[in-house]
Amino acid sequence: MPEPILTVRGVSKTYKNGPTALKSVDLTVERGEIVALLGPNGAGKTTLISIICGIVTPSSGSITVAGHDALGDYKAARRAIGLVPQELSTDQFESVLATVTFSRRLFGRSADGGHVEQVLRDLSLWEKRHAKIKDLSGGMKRRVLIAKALAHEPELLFLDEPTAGVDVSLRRDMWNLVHRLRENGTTIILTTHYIEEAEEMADRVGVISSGELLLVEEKAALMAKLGKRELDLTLVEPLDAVPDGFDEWHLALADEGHKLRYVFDAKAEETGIPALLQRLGERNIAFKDLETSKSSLEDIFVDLVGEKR
Ligand SMILES: Nc1ncnc2c1ncn2[C@@H]1O[C@H](COP(=O)(O)OP(=O)(O)OP(=O)(O)O)[C@@H](O)[C@H]1O
Repeated sequence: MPEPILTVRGVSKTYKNGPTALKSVDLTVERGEIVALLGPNGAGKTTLISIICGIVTPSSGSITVAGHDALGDYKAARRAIGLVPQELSTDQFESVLATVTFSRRLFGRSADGGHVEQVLRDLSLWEKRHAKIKDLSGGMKRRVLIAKALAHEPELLFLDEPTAGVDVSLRRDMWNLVHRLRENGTTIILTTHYIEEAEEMADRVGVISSGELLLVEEKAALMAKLGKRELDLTLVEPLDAVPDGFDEWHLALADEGHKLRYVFDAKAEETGIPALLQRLGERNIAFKDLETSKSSLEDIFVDLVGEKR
């Protein structure tokens, strides 16, 4: 088996005078994978990426990137990595071409104008190559960040919330680019708040919450878990308890007995809803309204956290 591109073992981080942002994270990523790290604000996603990229020092743990010890030999590890951060940190007075070429040289790569040109063309930046960064629109600046990260042909690319606040055309270009990079064998790790984004892009999805990597699973398996929906039936007469005869649906009461709630798998062939409605009719339990909703991201996290405990 080829060596994984990334191995993270027992990585924890407590910021000085701050919170414990990561709690003993283990993660192995194989070459050529696309992994999405899904988690709410403040979960620790950026901290984890920053540690792998050598920007933040972990409190404990070890990391290997492309065979290099990322803490001991961070320069070699960093050469294998491209990072697209959330925010622009680049010389505003330089031209696009100079900025991207400089990024490539910074990692000891030969000038190779051909590669830089390809990256700029892929990101629709070639026409703007002589423009100064400060004169670009926000979307164009994001493109420059991506071009910079790709300039030295990294094996492992990190995209930190790549589509937050990004317009449709950049989002589309970005996904096309990600697909092309993966065809060339680049490994990609992205962070996101959006389940849809993880679903669209990733081979595997890791869920991170309060500094813990709760699970890392194949996308299909996780999406099956996340495909839960709720059916809420607003009753004509409130109930004190879930009546007998409904065990198979695992119903719950909500809204002080005014609602019966059924959680079902939206992707299953049979949801069980017709049979449930029929049983309610047989038992003369009348309802005046019915609505379904997707479990929110928060519900899902609560669910996952609950399962682990
Ligand atoms: N430099 C820092 N000093 C102190 N605390 C920090 C620092 N950076 C992050 N934190 C804290 O560590 C926790 C994890 O933050 P992190 O930015 O890694 O989360 P995140 O999952 O990337 O969130 P977001 O989606 O909002 O970017 C948060 O509680 C945050 O406030």
